[in-house]
Amino acid sequence: MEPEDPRDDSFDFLFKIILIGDSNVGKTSLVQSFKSGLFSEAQQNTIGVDFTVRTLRIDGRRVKMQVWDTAGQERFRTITQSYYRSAHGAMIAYDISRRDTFDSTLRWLHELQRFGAANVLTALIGNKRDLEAERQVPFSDACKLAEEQGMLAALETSAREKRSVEEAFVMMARQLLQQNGLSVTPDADTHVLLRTNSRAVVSGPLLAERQKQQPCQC
Ligand SMILES: Nc1nc2c(ncn2[C@@H]2O[C@H](COP(=O)(O)OP(=O)(O)OP(=O)(O)O)[C@@H](O)[C@H]2O)c(=O)[nH]1
Repeated sequence: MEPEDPRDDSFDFLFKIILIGDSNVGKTSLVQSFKSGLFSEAQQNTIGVDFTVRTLRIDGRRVKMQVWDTAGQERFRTITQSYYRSAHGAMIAYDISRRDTFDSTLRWLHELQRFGAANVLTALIGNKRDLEAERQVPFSDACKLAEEQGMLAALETSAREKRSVEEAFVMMARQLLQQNGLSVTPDADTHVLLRTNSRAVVSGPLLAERQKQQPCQC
């Protein structure tokens, strides 16, 4: 991936990505990490929906990522659902140290299928990977679910340690570019994904090529 110019507001592609999942799994923290690299231990709960933008440069194309961070709390459900329709991609997040948040992901996916576009791209994100000692969700469970549900990938992140956050968004952007008929060259940064706790489960040409180079560790 090439460096981005923060002063440049023009873009070639605009992708809308929505983050959904239970409250306190770290959705806002992931977005903040992606946007500014910052992390707060005392992150406030999201009220309704927040909106962030960052433009990536991928293979010379300016890809504007419009990220919608939704509230996980039940009382905001009606508001957040109204944002599903326009999303090109969705990250369904859970906390690897809280099994109940993983168990909810299927319900989030069903909601997305009900209110979102038919071809919305989905990825399963297990956040708080730094809490390994408190892990309640084996990565293999996430791989299985992602595979069964036809998601792009299952991957584990840590917003606190800035691990795999950038890669998660870049992976979505690259796949969306591919879905728009654009060829995307393999990216050295994104290869890291398949060496850490991440697994591509869709067999696009690029992903198949990557899997040959970096076998899945599930
Ligand atoms: N250890 C650890 N804590 C994290 C991580 N990401 C977020 N947190 C913490 O988890 C708590 C909840 O984070 P948020 O980002 O507000 O969670 P959310 O999913 O946006 O919550 P809602 O806005 O209520 O939907 C905060 O105290 C964060 O500091 C992480 O990667 N590791």
